[in-house]
Amino acid sequence: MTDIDTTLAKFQLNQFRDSIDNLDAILVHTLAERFKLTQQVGKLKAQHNLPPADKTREAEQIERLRQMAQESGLDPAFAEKFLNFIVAEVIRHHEHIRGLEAD
Ligand SMILES: O=C(O)C(=O)C[C@]1(C(=O)O)C=C[C@@H](O)C=C1
Repeated sequence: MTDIDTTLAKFQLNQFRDSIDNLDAILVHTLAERFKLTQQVGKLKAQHNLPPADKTREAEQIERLRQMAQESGLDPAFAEKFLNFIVAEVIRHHEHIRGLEAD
C-alpha cells in the first residue's frame, strides 16, 4: 500500500460516510413523521377507548416488512426486530396518552 492508496481510501471512506449521514437523516426524519402519525392514532384510540396494542395489525406489518426486507437484501429478522422496537415505543406513547386523557 502506497501513500496514494491510503489517501484514496480515506477519500472514499469520507464519501461513504457522507452517504451514510444522508441516509441517517432520512431515517430520523422518517421516524419523526411516523411518530407524529402514531401520536394521532394514540389520541384517537384513547378517545374511543380502543386498546393501545393491536397484535393482529402487528402480525400483518411484520409479514409485509419481512417480505420487503427479503426483496431488498435486508435481513428479515433485523427488519422484524426494528419494527418491534419502534412499535413497543409507540405502545408506550399510546399508554401515556391514555393516562392523560383519563385525567
Ligand atoms: O395501527 C395501530 O393500531 C397503531 O397503534 C400503530 C402501531 C404502529 O406503530 O404501527 C402501534 C401499535 C399497534 O400494536 C399496531 C401498530
